[in-house]
Amino acid sequence: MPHTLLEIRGLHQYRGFRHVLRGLDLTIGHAEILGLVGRNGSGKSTLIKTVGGQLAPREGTMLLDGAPYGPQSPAQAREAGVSVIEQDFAVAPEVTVVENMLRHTDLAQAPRQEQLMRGVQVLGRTGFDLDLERPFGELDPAGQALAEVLRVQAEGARLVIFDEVSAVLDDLEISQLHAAARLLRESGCSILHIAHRLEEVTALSDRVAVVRDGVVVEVVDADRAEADDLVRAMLDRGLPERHQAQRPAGREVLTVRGLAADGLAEPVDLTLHGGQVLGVVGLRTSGARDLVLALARQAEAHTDGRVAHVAGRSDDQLEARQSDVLTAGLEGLDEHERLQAAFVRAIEFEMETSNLHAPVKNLSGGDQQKASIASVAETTADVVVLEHPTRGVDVGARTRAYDVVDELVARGKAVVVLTSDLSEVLSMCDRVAVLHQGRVVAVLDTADVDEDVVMDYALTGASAPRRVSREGGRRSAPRH
Ligand SMILES: Nc1ncnc2c1ncn2[C@@H]1O[C@H](COP(=O)(O)OP(=O)(O)OP(=O)(O)O)[C@@H](O)[C@H]1O
Repeated sequence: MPHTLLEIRGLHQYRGFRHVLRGLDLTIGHAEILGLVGRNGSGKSTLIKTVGGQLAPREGTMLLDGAPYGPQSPAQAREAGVSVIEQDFAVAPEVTVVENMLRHTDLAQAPRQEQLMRGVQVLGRTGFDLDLERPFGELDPAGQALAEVLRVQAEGARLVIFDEVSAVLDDLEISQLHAAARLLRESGCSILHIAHRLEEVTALSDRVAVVRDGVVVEVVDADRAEADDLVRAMLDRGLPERHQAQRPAGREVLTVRGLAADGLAEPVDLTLHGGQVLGVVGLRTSGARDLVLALARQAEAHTDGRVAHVAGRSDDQLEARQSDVLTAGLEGLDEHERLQAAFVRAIEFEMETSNLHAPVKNLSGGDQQKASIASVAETTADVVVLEHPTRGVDVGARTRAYDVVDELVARGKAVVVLTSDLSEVLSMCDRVAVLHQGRVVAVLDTADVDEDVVMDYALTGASAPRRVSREGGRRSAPRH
């Protein structure tokens, strides 16, 4: 490992009464990208908040370049050279790229021309294709991530923390983020990269650290890291093998002809069958999400509103009690029975169970997402539409999310899943509709294709010629 930049020894941290970090040790080298993985609730965000100055360290030592480090605020952390790029970025939409870049520097209040001059300098070092005067809200998430990389550069960061930044990006956008991260590393900056998709973490990182129950249990070189070993270290067990039977198409639950929507270049014909899962994939500008929203609206109109649509965590859900969300759809329960049922569900999903009366927002990010998946498990709807159901969910609980989908289709429901995770499409869906530039360019049986074929359609609108194995198609490796 290169010369140490940050050294953490015996770090303890609490959230409320909860003892989350329990003597955590970690070192990050100069110009090193360190991946950090761990199951939901293992303490990753708590660690980031402590290193980034949002939570004052309770016990333990941190040294930055050999000097004692214990920031009492994010501003103090930045002053010492530690900047955080937050999940979902937390930047007001009207703020321009250059204003965002300089918002924590002494040019924050400077005249526009002065800001632009500095902005051009920083931008010039990166070669990013970004308009400095564009409002943040008009950028796609990859552009927003790059704008945030410019900000940490302008702040002169020595250590940048990526807090699940890649979670909202599609595969093409992730490659842009990785290029930006490598550029930061070349300029001497270190990165702590937190993410759940193990192949993405190992592709970018030099080493990968695994957190379990508030301590680092393993650190491995990324090029020697095996997904199965990382999973075992994270969960303290392996993953069950998942065998997906080909599900026969059930009754036609919804047939749409000439479905139009903003974002779709031509009308779409599609049939949703009960007992099957349809995946919808495509790059951000492909119209994939527009199609899914239009399908949800059509389903609403044609099934007497019997549609369950889960689109991430809503504000209402975040404020609701965990026990109510976990038992949504279960009727006729008294208070005690509801709590019991919620407890069982939380255990099934390997969620935190210490205070089911508390609002969902008190859970870790991944546990919040699990709660929203759990909220449709008992739905009486005919059509279930899930947008990015496993975003931020750890590999162990993902299996449970797939089980929920299996149970829904076993009950005859038609499930539509929008996801940017191609291997998940293959392991979860029976058919996949691939969109490219506003058109459905293919509807494929997932049994006949592999990730490369789906990616070809998504990127180019067509499938590149390739050799097909005798068995008639190759499925990708099991999903981690
Ligand atoms: N505001 C809060 N109040 C009470 N407990 C909290 C709060 N935030 C987090 N916790 C608890 O602290 C523990 C660690 O949470 P943390 O957010 O650090 O996990 P994580 O590893 O980042 O999870 P994820 O992968 O889901 O983001 C969890 O058990 C969580 O329920």
